[in-house]
Amino acid sequence: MAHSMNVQSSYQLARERYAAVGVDVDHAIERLKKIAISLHCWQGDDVGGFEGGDGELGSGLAVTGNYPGRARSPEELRSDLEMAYSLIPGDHRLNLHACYGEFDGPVDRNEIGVEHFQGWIDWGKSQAVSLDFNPTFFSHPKADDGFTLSAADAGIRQFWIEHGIASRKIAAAMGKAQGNACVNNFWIPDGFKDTPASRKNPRTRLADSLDKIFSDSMNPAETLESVECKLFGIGSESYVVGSHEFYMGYAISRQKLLCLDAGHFHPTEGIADKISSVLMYVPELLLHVSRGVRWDSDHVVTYSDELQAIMQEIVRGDFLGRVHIGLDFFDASINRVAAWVIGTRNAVKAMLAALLEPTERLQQFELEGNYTARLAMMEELKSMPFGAVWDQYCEMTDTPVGMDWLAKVEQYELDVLSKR
Ligand SMILES: C[C@H](O)[C@H](O)[C@@H](O)C(=O)CO
Ligand SMILES: [Mn+2]
Repeated sequence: MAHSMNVQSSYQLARERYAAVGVDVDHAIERLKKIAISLHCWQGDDVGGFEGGDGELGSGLAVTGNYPGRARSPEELRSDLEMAYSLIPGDHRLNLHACYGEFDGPVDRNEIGVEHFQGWIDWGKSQAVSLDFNPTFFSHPKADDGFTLSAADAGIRQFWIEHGIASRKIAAAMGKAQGNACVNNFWIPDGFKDTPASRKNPRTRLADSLDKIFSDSMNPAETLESVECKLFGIGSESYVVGSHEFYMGYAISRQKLLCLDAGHFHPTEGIADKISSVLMYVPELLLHVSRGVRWDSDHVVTYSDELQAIMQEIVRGDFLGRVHIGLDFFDASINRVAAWVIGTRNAVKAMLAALLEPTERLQQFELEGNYTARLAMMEELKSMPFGAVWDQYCEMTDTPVGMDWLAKVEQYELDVLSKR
């Protein structure tokens, strides 16, 4: 009770402070409530999936750590997700990979259908969690040579084209069932460890395969399709077929969504500055909010300058209706449910901070050429009582304030995760 009274009184003081700089805190909170972050299913089980194979991760991806409690079945993953959602303020989405389907026996990737995801669709409905989707072009014998949609072998290409087409149908069914578009994101690992003799040929084949996959148009109210670039992966250090320039051109020319993953560029290159540029030419964007440490290491998202810059760019550019925010990290060295909670709470928190900026006032200073006032205000904003608004948001959405969520995860670890 005392806790709650402190939250309330701090919030009232914070409201006044923000009002004094022209910010309507209640309005910011109303906007925040409508922003759904897509939690990635693969944090819960180290990108293993439920296809029943050896679950070995390849294709330039790597998860480190062996913290106990990895989800081993759809039921366990759903239970862990429900725990995570209960500790994150707001209503959020789930980003599902094709390898997380529910299969009675061996079903190859080109044979997957909506029936394998009905359990997820039903669960999403029961939890009011909308789904996003991804075809899985990795951890499969037909990807072991490092190439899928751009493979020189026509048979391999055809197999993966069929997988891409199957994934579109599943994504559309998900979107139809949930009444809002399911974002279907295409990432492929294709690339060379060493210097290619032809950089052109695989890219020509990739464009052709993608065109075959996307040859039918889909209802955008049901599914939106995005393509994700990458700079390099383990084993594809010298050349990645789906580079930034490749997919930027592809997305613009085919009017697809571009996916910008924060870990897929040079280590000091951020994605925040790319948002307003890319949105000049593509209809919408998907973000994979991640944190690279020295490389695309997919660390849990922290409340970093880069994270704040991403959210600021979305708000300052008035892009909330055109940017889909997904997360992409996998850390097996800490409690996996806590990883989701920490990363997602940070993403929501950074969005709240961005919504608490007096954007119009800052942009007016800029128009007037008053860069002194612009800088002065940006700096003062950094020490505004933002934490009090965040605490109030947690309380009003029935989620734990401050560190209180951790005790719940620790209890869940004791009761559930440690018994796996
Ligand atoms: C598992 C995901 O599809 C994957 O992380 C992809 O989005 C990616 O970022 C690969 O590096
Ligand atoms: Mn990604």
